[in-house]
Amino acid sequence: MSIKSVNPVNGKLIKTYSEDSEKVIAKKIKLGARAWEDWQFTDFDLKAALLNKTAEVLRERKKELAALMALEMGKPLKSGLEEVEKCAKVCEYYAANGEKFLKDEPVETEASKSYVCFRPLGIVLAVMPWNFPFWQVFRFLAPGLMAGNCALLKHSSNVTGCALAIEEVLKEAGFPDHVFQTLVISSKRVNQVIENPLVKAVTLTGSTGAGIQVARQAASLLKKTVLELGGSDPYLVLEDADLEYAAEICAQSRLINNGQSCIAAKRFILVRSIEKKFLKIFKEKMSEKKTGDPFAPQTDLGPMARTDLRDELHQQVLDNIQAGAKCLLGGYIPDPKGKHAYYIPTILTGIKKGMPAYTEELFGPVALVFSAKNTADAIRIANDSSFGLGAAVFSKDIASGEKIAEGLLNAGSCFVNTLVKSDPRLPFGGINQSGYGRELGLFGIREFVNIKTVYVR
Ligand SMILES: O=CCCCC(=O)O
Repeated sequence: MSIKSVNPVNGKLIKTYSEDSEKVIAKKIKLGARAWEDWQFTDFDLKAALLNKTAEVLRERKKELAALMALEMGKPLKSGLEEVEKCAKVCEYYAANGEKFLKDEPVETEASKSYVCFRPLGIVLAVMPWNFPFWQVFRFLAPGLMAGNCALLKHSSNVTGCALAIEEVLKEAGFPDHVFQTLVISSKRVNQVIENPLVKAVTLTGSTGAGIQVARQAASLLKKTVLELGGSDPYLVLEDADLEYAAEICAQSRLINNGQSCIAAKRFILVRSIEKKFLKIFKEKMSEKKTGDPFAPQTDLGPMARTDLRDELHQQVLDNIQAGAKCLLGGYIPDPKGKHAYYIPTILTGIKKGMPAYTEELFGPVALVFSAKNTADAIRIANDSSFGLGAAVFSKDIASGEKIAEGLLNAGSCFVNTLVKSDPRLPFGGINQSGYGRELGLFGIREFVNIKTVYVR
């Protein structure tokens, strides 16, 4: 079997990779387990130095890595450069804080000494998506390695070049052989990796369907999982919001990575009294972004990552129009006979219960607009979802915005007057169909460790 990497700008084949055989997979797992025998005892200073060196290598190679993303999944160069920088930052963050986060915690008991320590688990399999080909990996990898785990990466097939580049970066930074390895395999072979007894845990970022499949198998083997899945983040624009600002942030968030982000704003819940005014500005902001060649410096939006994903999105748009939604902007494929994966930023208004978009995630540059009678109704609509990744509320009354974010919105990350974003210092993850477990911050590094009690009589 071979794995193909295809340029979404023109449909041209970039490279074909041959898939790792069963034997190669088993060998890589064995080598990872062998590497872990030493890696688990490697002291924090050395691990930190290696992560700091990784940050250096990432920065040195950032242009080449951003170009690889542009080629394989259409991310504009300037966004790719930002992504590589964020990876460097997360490496530095855990280099600086990992030891402190995993320091022994004494607990007073009747023992002469009792404490909690945090020991690594072994090999963790990371199943990662194509949308942030470097960041999604480093978000798990920096804390994972600092905690003393080894990692195997099963990346999305369309970004195999990026996956192999990550392996090279770590090698160049001086990580011991096999502490991190890329598996060149299709999704069908993931179960073979999970069932290997040397693989102790799995982290997956991807769709809810993929998460359920992996979690089901891992659970049957009692292996720990962290799942960062889909989302349909609501952005609530209340009566007293600064509309110009809110519209700017809403458009920015909807179009992050050409709309292909789990935490992009997807549902815009507008209090009726400001709806018309907000939509006028929002439409302008959504139209302003420049779509084009991902290699051109002025491009804000490249193509979507694959034509099948673009076609699926377009079908969702058509289905919702058919169900009664109004198309305020876009809603079509430019040059539909071409071999590209471009899609025009789109706004659908009048989304109501019963329409597909009321419940589905739209993973691309399509904004869904909901009308709410008042603040309470906006909160009700926001929470009427199976997802629970992020949410944002816009209001000039910051105290009330905070109250809504903290107590009333059901999601893993709730932001006031700004867009939902991940930050190495803050835990990141969802509830309900958006997954479980946390990445980043203190909570992230403690997911894949044995929280061990030591008791000395
Ligand atoms: O699809 C998920 C995107 C997450 C991006 C982030 O961690 O900022």
